[in-house]
Amino acid sequence: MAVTDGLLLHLSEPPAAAAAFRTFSRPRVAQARRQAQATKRKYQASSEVPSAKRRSRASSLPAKKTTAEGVQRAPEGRAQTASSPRRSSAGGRGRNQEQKPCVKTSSLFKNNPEIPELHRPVVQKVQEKVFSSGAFHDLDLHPHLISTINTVLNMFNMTSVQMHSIPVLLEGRDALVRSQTGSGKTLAYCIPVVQSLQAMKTKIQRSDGPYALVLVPTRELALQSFDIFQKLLKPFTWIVPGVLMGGEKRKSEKARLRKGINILISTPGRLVDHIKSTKNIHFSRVQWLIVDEADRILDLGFEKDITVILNAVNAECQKRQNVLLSATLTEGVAQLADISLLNPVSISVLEEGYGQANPQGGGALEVSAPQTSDELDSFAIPEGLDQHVTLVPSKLRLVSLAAFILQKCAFAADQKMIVFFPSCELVEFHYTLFVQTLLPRPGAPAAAPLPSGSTQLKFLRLHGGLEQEDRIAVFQEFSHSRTGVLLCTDVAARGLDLPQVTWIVQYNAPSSPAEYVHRVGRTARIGCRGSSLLILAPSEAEYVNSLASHKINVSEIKMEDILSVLTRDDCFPGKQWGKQKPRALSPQGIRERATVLQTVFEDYVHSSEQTVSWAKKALQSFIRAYTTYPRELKHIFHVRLLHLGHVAKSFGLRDAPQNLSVSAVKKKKAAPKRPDLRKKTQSKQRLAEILRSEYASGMEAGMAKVRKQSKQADQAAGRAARPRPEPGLGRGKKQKKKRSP
Ligand SMILES: Nc1ncnc2c1ncn2[C@@H]1O[C@H](COP(=O)(O)OP(=O)(O)OP(=O)(O)O)[C@@H](O)[C@H]1O
Repeated sequence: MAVTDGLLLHLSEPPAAAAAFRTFSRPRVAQARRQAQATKRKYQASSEVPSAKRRSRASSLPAKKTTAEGVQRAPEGRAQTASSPRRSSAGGRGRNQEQKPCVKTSSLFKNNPEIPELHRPVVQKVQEKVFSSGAFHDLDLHPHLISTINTVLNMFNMTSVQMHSIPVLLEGRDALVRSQTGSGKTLAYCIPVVQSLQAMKTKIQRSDGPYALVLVPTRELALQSFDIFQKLLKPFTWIVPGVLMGGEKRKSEKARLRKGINILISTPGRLVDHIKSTKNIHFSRVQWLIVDEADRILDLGFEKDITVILNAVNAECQKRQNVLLSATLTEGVAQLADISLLNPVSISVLEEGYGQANPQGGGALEVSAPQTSDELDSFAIPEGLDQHVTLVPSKLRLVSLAAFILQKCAFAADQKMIVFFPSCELVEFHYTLFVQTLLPRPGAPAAAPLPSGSTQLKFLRLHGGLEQEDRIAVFQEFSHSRTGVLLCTDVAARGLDLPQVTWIVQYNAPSSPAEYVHRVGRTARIGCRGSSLLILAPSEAEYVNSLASHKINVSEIKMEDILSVLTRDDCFPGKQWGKQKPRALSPQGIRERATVLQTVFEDYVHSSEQTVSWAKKALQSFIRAYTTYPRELKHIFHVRLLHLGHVAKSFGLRDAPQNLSVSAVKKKKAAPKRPDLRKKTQSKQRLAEILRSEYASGMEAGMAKVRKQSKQADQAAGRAARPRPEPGLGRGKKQKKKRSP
C-alpha cells in the first residue's frame, strides 16, 4: 500500500506514553503501546531519532499553519509491514508485533489548517417561560380527565403553551402553535382532542372510524403521541386510539383499521399507503387534523404525502379543526397557515420584549397577528441549555469525538448523550468502531485493567435503516436508561422526548437553524438543564455567525480541552494506577495519547480488507452528505473545501482512497439535496400551488406542472437529481424512493 500521509511515530517519553496506553487499557491499546515502544527502540538502535527540531515542531498543538499536506514517508518495506492488516488483527497481536521495528501511524498534528479565533457576535436570545401559573383544574375539562392528568401523568400546573393553546382549541378555533422544544406541545393538542371527543352527544363508536387525525414525521414520535393518548383515554375506554407507522405488516394494520380507530396517529407515508390500498379507511367523521412538526410539511417528501392525505380527507369532510405545531414554525409555514387555516389563532409563547405582553401568564399570545420575518427566523432555545461549539481539524475529528464521549460518559457518572450523524452509514460505522475499540469485548484477553468508566459506557444506535423492532427496542432502552450514548441520524432529531439526556453532540452541522434547534432540543426539556456541542472544521467556523443570525448563541470549547481528558490517569483509580502521579497536561502528552487512540482506530479499520472497504464506504457517505447542504450554506460547506486525505483519517483510514474524489462520489450516486425551505417559501407561486392542491381536490395537474417546471429548471441549471433522504423518517421502503421529487 502506498504511504501518502504516514509518519513514524516518535514517542519522546516512553513511560508517559505507556501511561497513556494504560488509560485505555484495551488489548488493542496495549498492542499500539508495544508497537510504539518498539519504534522507540528501533530509533535508538539505528540512530534514526528525529532531529530535535523535528521533535519540537511535532509537539506544538495544533500545527500553526495551513500548508499543502506534507508527507513523511516511512521506508517502503517497513511501512508496508507495519500497516499490514494481519498484523493489526486481533489474532495477530502479541509477541510477533513486539519484534516489529515500527508502527506507521497518523501524523495527526501535522499540516492541519490553523484554527481561527472564533468571534462570536453577542445576540439577544429569544426566551420563553416554560411553566405558567395556571393549573389544569382551572380549565373547563371533564373531572376524570383532570384527575387522569394529575394522577396518571402526575402533572398539575400547565406549561405556558398549554395555558394559551388548550382554551383556544376548546373553542373550536384553528391554530398555529409555536413554542420551544420540550415545552409540552403534545399535551397542548392531546387534551383538547380528548375533551372534545368524550363530550360528544352521540357516544363515539369504535366502528365510526377516525374523529381525529394526528400526523407526525417519525415512527418513534407516533408511538410517543399514541402513548400519551392511551393514558389520557383511560377513563374514556370507548374512544380507541391507534397508530399506523410502517414497519408493521400492512395486513395487521388493515385489520386494526377495519375494527376501527377513533384517534388515528400516523406518519404521512404510511397513511398514504393505506389511503391507496385500504378500502376500510374513511374520513367522513374527521373533526381534528393535527400536524405536529408542521414545518416539515414544506419538506418535499412530506408535502407530497400530505397533499394526498388532505385531498382524501377533504373529499369526505370539509369542516374540521386544523392545528399546526412546531418549535420552529418558519415564515413559509406561517404563510401557509395564514392562507389555509380558517381564522387561525397564532400562539407563540415569548418573554416580554418579544411580543405583546399577555396579562394572563407573562408570555405573549398573538391572535392572527402577522409575525415579522425576524421573529419567525429567530428560535427560542430552552433557558437551561448551554450550547457549545468546538473547531476541530478533519484529521482529529474522530479522536476528538471519542475523547469527548469518554470524558462525559465514561469518566463522569449519570450522563446520557445523543450524537447526531448525517447518514445511516455513518451511524453504523461509528457505532461498530466504538463498540469494537472502546468497550471490553467478551473473550478478548485483558492485557491491562479496564478504565474505571468503561463498564458504564454503553452505545446504542438509531436510524432509518434498522428493522422496526430494533428501532422500537433501542428507543425504549435509551428512554428508560439513565446513561448511554445514542448514535443516530435526524430520525431522532424531532419531537422525541427522551428523559434525562444531558449532552447533545452534532458531529456534522445541520442543514438549517431549525434542524439545529430540534437536535439540541432533545435535552434541557421542560425546564431541565442540558448541554450541546457542535463539532465544526476550522473552515466551517462561519456557521457560528449563521446561527447567531437566528439568535442562537454558542460558546467555544477548545479542542485541546476535549483531548486533554486522554491524560486523566487519575480518573482510573484502579489498584495498578491509583498511586501513579498523574502526568501534567502538556501539549506533548495530549498529542501522544490522541495519536495512540487514533492508532487504535486505524488498527481496527486496517485489520482486514473488509473493514478497510467498510470505512471507505462510510467516507463516501460522508462526502455525499456534504454535497447536500443548501445553497445558502455552500460557501461554508462545500466539498471542494474538504481535504480528502485528512477526512480519511477521521475514518481510521491511513490514506485517502485512490479512486475517491468528490466528482467520483457525485457521479456514482446523485447527491441527495437537502430541502431548502427558505428557497421554497420564497416562491409564492409554488406555495399557492401547494395550498391549492392540499385544500381543493383535482388540482394535482397543477402540482405536476410546477414539479415539471422545477425539474426542467434543475436540468437547465445542471443540478443533480434530488436526494435520497435519510430513510425512515416516517416512511416505509416504498416512501424512501418517493422523497426524490
Ligand atoms: N404541564 C406539564 N407539567 C409537567 N411536565 C409536563 C407538562 N406538560 C408536558 N410535560 C412533559 O414535558 C416533556 C416535553 O413535552 P413534549 O414532548 O410535549 O414537548 P414538545 O414541546 O412537544 O417538544 P418538541 O418541540 O421537542 O416536540 C414531556 O416529558 C412531558 O411529559
